[in-house]
Amino acid sequence: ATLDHTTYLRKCLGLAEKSPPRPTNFRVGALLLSRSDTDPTFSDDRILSTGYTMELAGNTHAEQCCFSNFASVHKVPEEDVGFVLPVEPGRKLIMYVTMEPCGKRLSGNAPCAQRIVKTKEGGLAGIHKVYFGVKEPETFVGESVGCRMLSDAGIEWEHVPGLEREILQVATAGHEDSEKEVREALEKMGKGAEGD
Ligand SMILES: Nc1nc(=O)c(N)c(NC[C@H](O)[C@H](O)[C@H](O)COP(=O)(O)O)[nH]1
Ligand SMILES: [Zn+2]
Repeated sequence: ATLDHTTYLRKCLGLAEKSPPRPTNFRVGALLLSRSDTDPTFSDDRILSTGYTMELAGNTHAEQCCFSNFASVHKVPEEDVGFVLPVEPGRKLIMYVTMEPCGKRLSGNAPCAQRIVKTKEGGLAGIHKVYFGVKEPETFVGESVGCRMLSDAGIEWEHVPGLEREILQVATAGHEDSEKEVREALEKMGKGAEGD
């Protein structure tokens, strides 16, 4: 089977399905890997960590848990994850997340885009690029700013189309009117009822 961006986003969707449904956040799955610069088939990818919303204690996000899981294996606190991420010539750190990393959280906790940017602190290579399956709907924080925060820090990002409906259905499963929210988010993307 060929490995592509959608393969990895489906893996993240499987992670997101493990997240306990809540009305106050989205169920998201995240994956961190190291990829060779000269490997178009992704056959030499090394998966470094995964995470999903609320996997770890407290009000935790998928990307936060992904970093936290990697940090704990290397015996450092999550905020120091940048210092233990592998830096290897000819390889880049890539993240896949079902939803655009958040740029603002109603709880006030550090948003995921900020945590991703932080991996470049102190001149470290950090995360090179983030692939996600859907932009964050406006449900909680209105127009999403995660992507702009990544761009401002020189981190590339890319929306991989095709799984929007499934990702949104999983993300909003704990919400009051998930179907309505999914329909509205898809319409906003111009993927009306007929689009998939
Ligand atoms: N990228 C991302 N990964 C997640 O795991 C998750 N739950 C969100 N959700 C974004 C949404 O904007 C926030 O969940 C709300 O703003 C509420 O904020 P808290 O989650 O309580 O901090 N976004
Ligand atoms: Zn987040």
